[in-house]
Amino acid sequence: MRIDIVTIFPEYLDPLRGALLGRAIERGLLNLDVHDLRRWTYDVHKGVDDSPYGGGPGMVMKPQVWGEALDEVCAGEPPRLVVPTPAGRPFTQAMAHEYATESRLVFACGRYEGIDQRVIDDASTRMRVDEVSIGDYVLVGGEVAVMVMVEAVARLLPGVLGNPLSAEQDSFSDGLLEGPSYTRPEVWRDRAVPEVLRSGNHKAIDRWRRDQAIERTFARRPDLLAALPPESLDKHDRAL
Ligand SMILES: Oc1ccccc1-c1ccno1
Repeated sequence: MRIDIVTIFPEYLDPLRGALLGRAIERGLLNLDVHDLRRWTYDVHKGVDDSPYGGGPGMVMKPQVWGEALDEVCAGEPPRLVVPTPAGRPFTQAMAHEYATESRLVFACGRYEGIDQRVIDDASTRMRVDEVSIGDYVLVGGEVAVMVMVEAVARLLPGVLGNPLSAEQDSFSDGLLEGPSYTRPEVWRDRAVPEVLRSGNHKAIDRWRRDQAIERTFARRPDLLAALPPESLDKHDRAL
């Protein structure tokens, strides 16, 4: 997979080249290019924003600069363009899986009050464009949101995670939150690991883990339970 990121703060994305993703890049599982948007500015001040039509606070990123940048970065095989914005569609694990099947992703990091809408409208005539939010809060810019999405997608690429089962047993993989996890020691500050996990009875362990996942999801994310297909909960699940 090839990922391109356009930003006015390229150094913000440096952490993506460390640890797990850095190894994926070294192993050729992922190509990552970060581009400084100011490369496509055309005035002495390298301006990237201007005041909003209609008035209001803040500044809007200029369409000319973004248009030139995306023309060049998105050239060749049309990528899927992802534009992080608080006004976007919620980013989910299902979208991470969908993005992980793409051969090219381009992320446009907006700042200020966002990118002139005509940039998205123009790009949509040539490629699939998603305006995506990572949560119901406001950040200063899209760089953090891009790091979240790139990590969520890259870890799903074949060979990136040491154990592929980890991705298969993620929270949300079965529509539920993951239950609690434990490791040694068996007792810590007078708190013992649940006995079933030490029993060696894998049928009982699987049942206990599913019960914990359903109870946690019911308590913290009832919306996920409501979205489950009815057939995915058995009689025991419903009795919880
Ligand atoms: O708050 C933002 C500002 C710029 C770009 C993206 C965001 C955002 C907030 C939540 N998800 O994305």
